[in-house]
Amino acid sequence: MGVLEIHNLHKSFGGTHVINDFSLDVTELTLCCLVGPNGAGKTTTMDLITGRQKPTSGKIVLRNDDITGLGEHEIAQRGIGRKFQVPAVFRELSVRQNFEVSYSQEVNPFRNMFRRQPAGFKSRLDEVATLTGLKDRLDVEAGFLSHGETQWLEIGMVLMQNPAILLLDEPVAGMTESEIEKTIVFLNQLKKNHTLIVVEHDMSFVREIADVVTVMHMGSFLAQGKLSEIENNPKVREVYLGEPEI
Ligand SMILES: Nc1ncnc2c1ncn2[C@@H]1O[C@H](COP(=O)(O)OP(=O)(O)OP(=O)(O)O)[C@@H](O)[C@H]1O
Repeated sequence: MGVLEIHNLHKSFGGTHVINDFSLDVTELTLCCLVGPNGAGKTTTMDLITGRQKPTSGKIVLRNDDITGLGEHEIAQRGIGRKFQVPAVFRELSVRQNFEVSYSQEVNPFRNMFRRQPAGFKSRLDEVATLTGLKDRLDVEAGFLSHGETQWLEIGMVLMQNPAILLLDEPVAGMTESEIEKTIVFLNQLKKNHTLIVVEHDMSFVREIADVVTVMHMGSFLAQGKLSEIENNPKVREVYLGEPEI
């Protein structure tokens, strides 16, 4: 039984079926990469898991808890955190203040700044700042961070809430080679304590991080396995036909 179970998920917009009977079991403390050609339905699946979109039918279960159709905020509170491709940090606040805002879930960052630090904040901050490699950058304004550091900050902000599952949309898009290398180390570290689902196109990155790869095609489940199995799967090769390699 997985920490997250998706059963026979369907989503249609108007008359168009975008997600078609998609099922998936995500095992605790694994990193699952969700791949597939453009338009396969990866982002929509992430939207359905996090409550950004409501499924037309099907069921989503988080640790025996049916979360199907709940609102985005409620699903986040139950332990599913998401980092989007475009960073959404408070650029005028320091790295530390950004972490603080996400820890307390106070929506007004300025109200937060004048309150006493919530219990447990310091140890969580220490843990997350070390994990994200931002320990020496805590007093820097977020607007001055590099692109890679900004992405790590945002992942760290989601981690401050200690989610059971962390969803990442193309986490290394736009990063330099050395930033990608650091992210590989960081994610491999992270999966010791967290379950992750990562939407990713870059197969060389997938190779370095994935425990399991799930391939979607036209809104449906196509294949699942280790990357080496996926790469040799004839059905997968067929949908990626025209691309030199997956
Ligand atoms: N709000 C919407 N209304 C209508 N169609 C939509 C909507 N959102 C997504 N789609 C369609 O659903 C299909 C799946 O889109 P989705 O963005 O989930 O794919 P994806 O696998 O994430 O693609 P990419 O890799 O290009 O980001 C596409 O054909 C897209 O045009």
